[in-house]
Amino acid sequence: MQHFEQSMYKLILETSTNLPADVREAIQAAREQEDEGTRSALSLSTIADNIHMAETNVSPICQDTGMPTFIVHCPVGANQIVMKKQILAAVAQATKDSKLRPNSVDSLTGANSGDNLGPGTPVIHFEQWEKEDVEVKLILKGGGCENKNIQYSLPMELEGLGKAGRDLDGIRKCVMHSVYQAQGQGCSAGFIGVGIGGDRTTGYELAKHQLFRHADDVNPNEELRKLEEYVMEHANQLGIGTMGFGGQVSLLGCKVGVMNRLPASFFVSVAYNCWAFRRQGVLLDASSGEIKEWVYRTGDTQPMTPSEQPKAAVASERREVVLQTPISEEQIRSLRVGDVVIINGIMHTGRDALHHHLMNHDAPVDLNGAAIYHCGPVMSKDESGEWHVRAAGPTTSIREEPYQGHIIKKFGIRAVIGKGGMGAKTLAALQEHGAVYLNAIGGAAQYYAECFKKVEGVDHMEFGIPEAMWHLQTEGFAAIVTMDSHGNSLHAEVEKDSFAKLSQFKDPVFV
Ligand SMILES: O=C(O)C[C@H](O)C(=O)O
Ligand code: SF4
Repeated sequence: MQHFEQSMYKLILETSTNLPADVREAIQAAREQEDEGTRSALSLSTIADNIHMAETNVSPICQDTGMPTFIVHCPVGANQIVMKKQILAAVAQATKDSKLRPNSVDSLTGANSGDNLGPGTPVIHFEQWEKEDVEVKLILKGGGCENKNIQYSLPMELEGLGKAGRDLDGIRKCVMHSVYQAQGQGCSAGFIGVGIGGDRTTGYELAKHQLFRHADDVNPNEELRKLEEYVMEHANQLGIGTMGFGGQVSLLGCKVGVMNRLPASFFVSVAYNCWAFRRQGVLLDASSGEIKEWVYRTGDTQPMTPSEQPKAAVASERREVVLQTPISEEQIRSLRVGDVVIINGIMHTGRDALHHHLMNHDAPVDLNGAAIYHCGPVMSKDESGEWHVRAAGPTTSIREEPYQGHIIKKFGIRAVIGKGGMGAKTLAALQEHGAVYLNAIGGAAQYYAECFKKVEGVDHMEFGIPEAMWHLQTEGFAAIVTMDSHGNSLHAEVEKDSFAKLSQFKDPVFV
């Protein structure tokens, strides 16, 4: 197995930077379904460009490279202790090479281990099988979509859908609800894996395992096949769309598995994966550890077609406003939901640790008129000590809801950039203090990284690379106004609208 560690490195690299063909096909099909010129169509074009850029740059598709989860099948006699050590070494090396973001954080102190190793990370499952080869599958599932996983315990009452019983129709309701509750926050359109039965732990495990199925396979269980087809058709009528912007496609794939349960329990567990559905696998020669074949068709067999129209042309159908930081209140008040904003000048990153910190401390730089970007980038330092942005898409903004309004007021921030939208408290603060919320396209980490021309500095490195406050010289950063300073929120609208649509699926289907 002298090549095993190197093969694991190749697997990590491929998974993080090159989306497999079946996922690309699903995204391509969504592009064809969305109406031209809409916010969702525009976002899907950026997503397609980003997939292409990640492949070309050999850099992470999304900056959140997730919880590396390895599933290893090996023949009797294979040395699992050595394999584990080499997987850990490959993970640490890939992190050092900026192919994975340092994502392993001490839950109590918040300290980042820096190399993706630590108690519980990465996740490695071993299982023996009767074949002679070794198979290793890897999924890199990010935190934002992980937060949208959900587990139902039947029977129960579901908002909008009424009573969900312990039968196929009750399961149907849970699955429909799971797509609704994710809204755009898990970077829709997503893929869902559903696990029926088990206990709380194995139910989620089964759900996650469904994500390893090929996007185009057919469920051998007739009832589950019908359920999968039903969900694919009807969840796409919820109108959530790409990033929750409203649109025809909210779900790219649905795979359902079943296992036995305890008489007292009936769990339906749903694993929600964003469009940046990074999973790959390799079949290895058990004596050399060399890669014999890839488990999923690789991305290069399905090139992403570039955006048909230059983005500016699409954007010109809606109002496009160029803003230079620091931004004035007058400029902000002129913006409305739906406008496309292009930001130039200095932008500051800030996410969970920084927002928490700023509640009771001063900011290290003047934030008057500033744009703050909810982003935890992948960074690298060159030999001369200069930092470079390697991947930098937005993170889910709603986590900053408890702090954002106060921070806007305290520091005079004018633009908050993130994804998935924010709540009523922030909306009120935008109106009162003259600020705006801009939705960037989640997962488009290469696309945005190109907008950051220079790293001017960094504060709060003690929070770790993703949570530090990076000061970035920015050019041409495009985002959409989804919450303005006049009390309008596209997110509130889409949520209300999709709730009304969800309620239409109340009547029994599988009886
Ligand atoms: O952690 C991140 O950078 C993003 C996260 O995956 C999210 O979707 O919020
Ligand atoms: S930012 Fe979006 S695309 Fe990236 S891991 Fe989070 S949910 Fe997935």
